[in-house]
Amino acid sequence: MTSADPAPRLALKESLHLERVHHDRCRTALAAMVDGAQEQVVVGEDVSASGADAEVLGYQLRSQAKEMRELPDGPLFFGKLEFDRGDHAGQAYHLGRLRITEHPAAPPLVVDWRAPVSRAFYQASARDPQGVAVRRRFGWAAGSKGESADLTGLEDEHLSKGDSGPSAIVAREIERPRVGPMRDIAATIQPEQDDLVRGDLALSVCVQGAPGTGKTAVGLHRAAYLLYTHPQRMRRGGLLVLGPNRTFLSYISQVLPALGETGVRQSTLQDEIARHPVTGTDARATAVLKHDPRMAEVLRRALYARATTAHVNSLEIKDGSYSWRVGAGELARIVADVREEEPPYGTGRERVRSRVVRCVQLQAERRAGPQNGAWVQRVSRSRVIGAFLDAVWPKVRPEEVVAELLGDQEKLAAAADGVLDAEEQKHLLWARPPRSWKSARWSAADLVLLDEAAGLVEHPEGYGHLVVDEAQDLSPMECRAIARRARFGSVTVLGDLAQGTTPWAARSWDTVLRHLGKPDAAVVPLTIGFRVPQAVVGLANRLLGRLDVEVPEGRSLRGDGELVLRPTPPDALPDAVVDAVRGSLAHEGPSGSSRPTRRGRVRQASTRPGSPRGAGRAGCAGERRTGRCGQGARVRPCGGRRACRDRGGGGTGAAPAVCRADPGGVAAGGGARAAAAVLARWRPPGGVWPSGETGGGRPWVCAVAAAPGERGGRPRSGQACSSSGSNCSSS
Ligand SMILES: Nc1ncnc2c1ncn2[C@@H]1O[C@H](COP(=O)(O)OP(=O)(O)OP(=O)(O)O)[C@@H](O)[C@H]1O
Repeated sequence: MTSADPAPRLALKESLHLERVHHDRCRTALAAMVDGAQEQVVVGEDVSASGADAEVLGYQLRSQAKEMRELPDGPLFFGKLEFDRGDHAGQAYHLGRLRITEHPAAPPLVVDWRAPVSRAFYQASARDPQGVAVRRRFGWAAGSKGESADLTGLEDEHLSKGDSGPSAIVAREIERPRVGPMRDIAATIQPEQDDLVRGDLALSVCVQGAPGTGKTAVGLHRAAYLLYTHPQRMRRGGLLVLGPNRTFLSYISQVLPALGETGVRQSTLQDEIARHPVTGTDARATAVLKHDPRMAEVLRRALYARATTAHVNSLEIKDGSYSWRVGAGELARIVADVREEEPPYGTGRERVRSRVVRCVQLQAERRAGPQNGAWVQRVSRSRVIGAFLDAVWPKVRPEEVVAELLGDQEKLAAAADGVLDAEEQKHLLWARPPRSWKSARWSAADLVLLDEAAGLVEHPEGYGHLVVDEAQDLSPMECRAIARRARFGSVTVLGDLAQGTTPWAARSWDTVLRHLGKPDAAVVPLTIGFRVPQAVVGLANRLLGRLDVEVPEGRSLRGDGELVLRPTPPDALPDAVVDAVRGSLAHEGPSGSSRPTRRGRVRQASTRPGSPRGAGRAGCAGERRTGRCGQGARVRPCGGRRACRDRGGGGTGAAPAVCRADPGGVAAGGGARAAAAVLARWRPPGGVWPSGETGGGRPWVCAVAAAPGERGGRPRSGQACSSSGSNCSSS
């Protein structure tokens, strides 16, 4: 709200003053809430209806007090709604990340952004004001040391008068250089994002989003929304956020706490299924096979081959002066029936036991009258029945099943008959089988098999809701591992089919959703990018044609950035990369490069005297953010594109990273897919992405650079800093 006319300026000054006063009042109220939460812990410790109650209450109060104490400093509200129609006519509400009140019964000074009334802030428009007369957004400047944030501006849209336009405050937030870990977007959630965030808990949804369209942000805000809206069910069922790797998790780790939600489990699938440390490796073809969904059937057969009626003899159970007999035919029928019912293997064993006991009980009751629970217990645990179960339905560990399959050609042949061909079976077999599963060296892919086997024996504990990020990279077997944990819950699946990097990357969401056990989940596109400049999105869109996936094109809200492609002969690739990195150092912001071949040569070239130096290790991320990890550090490939997702990069003076687009991770279609994925990852300010071969086999290097602009100012236009060529023409 700026104007040369003194009257509006005075009105603005007055409004700012009143809002600052309100903010001070909120601060005081929040301080009292923090003290109150702490006090409740003390009082709660004296409340002792029962030991267990006191413990639960104590835990809840302590957690609440801790959450309150740890709330990040910052503006306490970011928006305001004044209603002139509908249920809230005549009311005004400030909106923030946390509900603030001076007294539990008093109207709140700030309403939580997740409350139903807040929805209009994100959804109302001049065409559909939803009862809102004025939507106000606040602009804040970070407070200097020890001081709280300063209110510097406000922006009003008079929706009921048809006045609604692009918001400068929102635009500034979107174009802000990304520095440090990911931040929440509660103040600027867009309507299509809000629809996803506030989706029904019972509904699973799959978000197909172009690069930087806020998929991760949406997933995390949805998690926060569900925790707020269904606290009991979420506490009972649990909520799990799954990310692709720990670097990524640390990048997103601040978002939920900033929204007042601590204690949410954020993990990787690898960590969730890690029954053993990974000490073995697989050849690529073997790993691919182990991630193939046919392995589920092979494992199922291998496990159930143990449940057999081949050697069933009749049973005789002594019971005091009585002796009960169950015939072989009856026993075989029981085992066959239970097998047909397909319960988890462990449950199946108990089901067989209880049906045999039931047979005995019927006989006993015919002869000796009703039998009590103690009698049933005693017969159930009798040695004879135990020995029978060990013969027809033996206890088994998942490790035994997998080790037997990978170590015993005959057993594998029996289980894989008609499912895997002879060549595939050969790929699976261990070259030197261990003496026992206890000394097996498990590979990462073996852990997926172990989890499948464990899930066949016993269903794992599930979650009420799972947020699954980068889902396009999941294999069918990994999807099954997630499905087992989401049997009674819902999922939010986030990804981009055009950004797949694993050999088993998905090409259709239908397949992923089927393996996740949620075939009916809606697939919703997000196409407006907030991070990747339009120049890069444009190139990624052009590369889409080379991928065998159907996804909508993206478009970016960021106009900064520039892209230049220059031909580079294969031999000159390492030097071109070095030049690109060198060029990028002339600009502010982090850089990255990607090339699928000859890592050693590039490393050599990049680290020789006089070459630009930098760091791409995840461990260096913090330094890069603060710009301390600049010239002088080594250029270090960081082993895997996804591990390179240092999305926090972007401050001034940061150094380049050399990241590798793993050629092994590129499925058919090759370089184009990798290039699209890598480019899609690119985030301003500044970047260099030389890459390898296109699908057509011609080498090329492409480079992009964008300058971050002054802090808080308009982004400067970017500069190209390297060469590229091939079938990608200059944009
Ligand atoms: N509504 C929004 N307002 C402001 N910033 C936003 C908004 N939505 C997303 N962003 C920002 O855009 C950037 C990209 O978001 P995010 O990482 O969630 O996208 P993504 O689609 O998951 O990216 P990728 O394609 O790399 O997986 C982040 O810095 C995020 O904070």
